Amino acid sequence: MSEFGQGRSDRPRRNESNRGGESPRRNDAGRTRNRGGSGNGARQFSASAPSARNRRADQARLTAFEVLRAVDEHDAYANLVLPARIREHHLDRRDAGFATELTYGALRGQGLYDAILARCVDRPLDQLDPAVLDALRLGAHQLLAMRVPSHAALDETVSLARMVIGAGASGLINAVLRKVSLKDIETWSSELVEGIDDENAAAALVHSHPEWIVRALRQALVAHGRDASELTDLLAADNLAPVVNLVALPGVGFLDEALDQGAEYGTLVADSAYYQGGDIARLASVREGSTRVQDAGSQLVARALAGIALPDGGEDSYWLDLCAGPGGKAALLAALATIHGARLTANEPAEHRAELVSKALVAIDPDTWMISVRDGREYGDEEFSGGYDRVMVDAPCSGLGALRRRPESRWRKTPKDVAELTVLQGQLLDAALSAVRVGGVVAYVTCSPHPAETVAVVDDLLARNKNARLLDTGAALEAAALPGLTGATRTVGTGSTIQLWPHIHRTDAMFMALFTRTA
Ligand SMILES: C[S@@+](CC[C@H](N)C(=O)[O-])C[C@H]1O[C@@H](n2cnc3c(N)ncnc32)[C@H](O)[C@@H]1O
Repeated sequence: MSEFGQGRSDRPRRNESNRGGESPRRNDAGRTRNRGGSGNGARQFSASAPSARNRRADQARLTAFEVLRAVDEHDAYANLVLPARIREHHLDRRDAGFATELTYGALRGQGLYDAILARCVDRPLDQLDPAVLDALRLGAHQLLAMRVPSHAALDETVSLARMVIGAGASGLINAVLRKVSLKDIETWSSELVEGIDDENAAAALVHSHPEWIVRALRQALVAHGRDASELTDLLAADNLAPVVNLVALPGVGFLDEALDQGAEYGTLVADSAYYQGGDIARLASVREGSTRVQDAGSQLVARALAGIALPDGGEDSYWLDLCAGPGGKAALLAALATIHGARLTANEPAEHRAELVSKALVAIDPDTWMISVRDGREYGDEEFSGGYDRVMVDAPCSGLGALRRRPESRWRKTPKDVAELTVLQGQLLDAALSAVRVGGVVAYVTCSPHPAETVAVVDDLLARNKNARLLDTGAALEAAALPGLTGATRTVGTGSTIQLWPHIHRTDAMFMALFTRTA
């Protein structure tokens, strides 16, 4: 399999299904080659005419197709649309897994698949009906990166296209996918990069990322003290499905049910587990909100803020989450605040997201938290000055550290988004430094490693605000983590910042810098 599948995740899968019934063939490197049944490299397809084949489109493939269309036509988020479509089509666990792998893989791999398709179609891809292009991407992903026999990938995609697009389209799709199927993904990749001298451009093509993101990630590795040679691993990690991480809210939830259902204890952070058992809503503890889905990196940064000793050891009663929606970190912070005897204000300016925060906090004693709905920059006003002991600024950011989680997002973002966000990030950080009391702590967090959103924001703050002092964030993170966490800390003066990485820590690429206010 290529890196675009769900199958090669950061944890081994228990029951890898081989939809289509054949055993996958592996090359020396353990990669699956999708060569049909002949063994001589030639591909085999159904002998029957397309019209004689199954007219009922496979429900899992139909589900994936509908999600790709929603992403294209309505700017939908695949991770929100897919579960709804899976329910509508009543897919069982196996089919749901197949639909998920197909949808996410086709979206992540879109850059590479489009480059391959462009060599197999006799006109520019933007002149194709967008629905045809989506069907081709689904076919390409099955042929090149999934453990689906070639004839099944081809026949089923053509049959789907005939049903949802029309007979004319299915003929074209049949012809194009036959050409795609003549080479494996490694051969296609090496042919595509022939003659491309620019390393970033070649990596962008092979690992299916926009080139500007590849450049930004390369710079990010160096800016956070790592080696640029890790870029390939980082890009590959972006193309793998993350394992579901769970957190049992401290003092509220327990992992027992998840562990009974086959989850395994998390290795990075306490009260966490890795769950590969499919539909998470099957767990009552998740439905009632005492156990939640949350990336281990997010858990770690929340725990590091909650756990660090306040520099002056003074009062520790009022905590503020300045950018709380949809409430993942707020839920963990509120649970930890309750244990500390503190209260959390969870602020979110978007009404509908503030409602999500309320729902996220439902399992926690309502006397220990409150919701605020305002622009976080208002916390810089005099009336809030010095009112909080700990403040979380989980800033709106480009999300370049969570690309594996949001498969379509890499194709939607632009460098301009980053430039606009950095202004807001600095303003929110200023407001937080004003809202925290002297001797309190502010956490600046992003789910992006982009230097402009991370180290540059920190440097700018330290340059313009003489009352801000960077703390030893690395030590706080290590204290919050289970033993063994390494490779995240970068020293800056007398303090440090941390950067987690998907290819090293198997988390989202979370950045954190902890500050105190000195005057
Ligand atoms: C990265 S998300 C926060 C994620 C959240 N902490 C969690 O763990 O679930 C950033 C949030 O900041 C909010 N936001 C955007 N502009 C803001 C502003 N001016 N003030 C405060 N929050 C803002 C966004 O609506 C979004 O919900």
